Amino acid sequence: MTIRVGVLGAQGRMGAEVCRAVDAADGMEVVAKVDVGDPLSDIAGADVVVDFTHPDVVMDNVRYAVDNGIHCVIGTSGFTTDRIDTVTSWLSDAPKVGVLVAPNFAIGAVLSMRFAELAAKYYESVEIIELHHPRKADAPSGTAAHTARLIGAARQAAGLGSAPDATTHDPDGARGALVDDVRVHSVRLSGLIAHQEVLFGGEGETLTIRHDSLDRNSFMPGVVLAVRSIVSRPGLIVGLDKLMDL
Ligand SMILES: NC(=O)C1=CN([C@@H]2O[C@H](COP(=O)(O)OP(=O)(O)OC[C@H]3O[C@@H](n4cnc5c(N)ncnc54)[C@H](OP(=O)(O)O)[C@@H]3O)[C@@H](O)[C@H]2O)C=CC1
Ligand SMILES: O=C(O)C1=N[C@H](C(=O)O)C[C@H](O)C1
Repeated sequence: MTIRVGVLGAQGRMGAEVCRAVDAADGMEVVAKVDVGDPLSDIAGADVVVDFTHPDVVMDNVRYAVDNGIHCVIGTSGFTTDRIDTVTSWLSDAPKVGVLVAPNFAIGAVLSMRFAELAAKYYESVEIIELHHPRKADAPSGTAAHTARLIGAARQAAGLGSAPDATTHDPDGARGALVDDVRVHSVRLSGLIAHQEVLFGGEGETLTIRHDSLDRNSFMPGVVLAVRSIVSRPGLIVGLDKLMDL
């Protein structure tokens, strides 16, 4: 059976790439391309929607899809814990529907988040630097927020307190944002696509875990895997790692 895919944000940087990747993949085809101004009902004939739109609109899109029995693959950033809880509650009324939310679909990014989670309990200091193209709407990136959450949970489980930091005067916010007690610094620079460094520091050593997406095609194998998988995985999945043999 061919999986019918609706793409939300189809004219965007990611959406356009997704349309190409889905049409090139075996066993799936794009049946709807929806962008600003198009009615959401255009996705009515789809088995799966793939959403790469904007944090301000993605929840309405997911709601519509879940209410209409359409599985969702969500790449759009901005998925806080509250949003995850909200989607979970919607799914309790739609037990056959699957929703996958992935902060990052690039294989190396998924691996680097796992590596950071593993390393977290061994180092007293940790900071995240995420670097993106300047047309990105949100900061910090969804990937950085998710990485911070994983690190924060691992540090807490290991009984680690806050990282050492003598700063008492920072009127301009130079020390970055605190996400789950982890400092996150957001760089926006022409020429970049999507990059992240997680820096760990301990006694006489540092460890840097870096990932670079040099082209948006780096996200496509993950998106195609998610579309293929979600049709037989009801419920909510957070993170592409759950579909990989990690
Ligand atoms: N999980 C992952 O691996 C990745 C996630 N992302 C995330 O995906 C999202 C999109 O990124 P990107 O493609 O670079 O952004 P773009 O701005 O290039 O694309 C978003 C598209 O969605 C459109 N759009 C806005 N609102 C709606 C709506 N209500 N219905 C349908 N379409 C809409 C926009 O139109 P308009 O421009 O007119 O507003 C635009 O065409 C971001 O949140 C980004 O962080 C990006 C890369 C990888
Ligand atoms: O906007 C982007 O480009 C990206 N957004 C996602 C994020 O916020 O983490 C994933 C990737 O970093 C690219």
